[in-house]
Amino acid sequence: MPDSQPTLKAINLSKRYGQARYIIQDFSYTFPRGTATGLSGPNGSGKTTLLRMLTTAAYPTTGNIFWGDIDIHQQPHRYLSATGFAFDSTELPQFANTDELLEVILRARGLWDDTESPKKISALLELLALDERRKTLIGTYSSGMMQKTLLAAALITEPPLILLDEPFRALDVETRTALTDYLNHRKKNFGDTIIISSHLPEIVERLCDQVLQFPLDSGEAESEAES
Ligand SMILES: Nc1ncnc2c1ncn2[C@@H]1O[C@H](COP(=O)(O)OP(=O)(O)OP(=O)(O)O)[C@@H](O)[C@H]1O
Repeated sequence: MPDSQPTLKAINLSKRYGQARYIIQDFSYTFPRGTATGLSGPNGSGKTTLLRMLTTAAYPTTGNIFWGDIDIHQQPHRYLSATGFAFDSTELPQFANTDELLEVILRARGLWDDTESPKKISALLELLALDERRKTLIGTYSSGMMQKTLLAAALITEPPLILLDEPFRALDVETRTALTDYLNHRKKNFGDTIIISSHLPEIVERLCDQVLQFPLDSGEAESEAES
């Protein structure tokens, strides 16, 4: 497993929206590299809020998140170039197809290769069972196909940090299994750090090495990280 990837750390993280109660309070945690961390807990307990802070879409009320020595909210571009994330709420371009979208992402990151990239796109779309519809406009996709496209967009750059909010919800059983196997392969062989919220216990069990139970208990999370 490569040892060169930075580690993601939350330090004394707290979050409240406006003057409402704290959803996350004084949370410190080191996400171990080469593992998947599950975020589990009831609706409204703060899983998406933590993920949104980890993607820099939301700011902590207090505290910091570090990727190696980078404070992610201070240097979001450097951090986000190493990150792949898929959230239900992400808007996809309606008048492009998946092939075009993935090519744009690879080109924008400076990762396009005329020979290798089309093969990489084909392999990922085959894994997600989206190959047949790759030339069809995204605006005509079903919700499951949209979900697959979001996942493909998150994973095509093979990022060392993968953040997924309920990625399995709209997927059929075969694709859930293929995606779980793929993520297990990434973390074991490439040392990827994966953080994933899911209400599906069987997925959490097959994929996650540790689970953060929401609402978060800051003291417990800290001692778990240190053990
Ligand atoms: N932008 C916002 N403004 C105000 N309150 C918010 C905002 N986003 C989330 N909240 C509140 O923060 C709390 C945590 O929400 P969050 O979406 O993080 O929960 P969750 O654990 O991901 O829930 P679910 O399992 O339903 O996806 C909820 O009470 C929610 O209403």
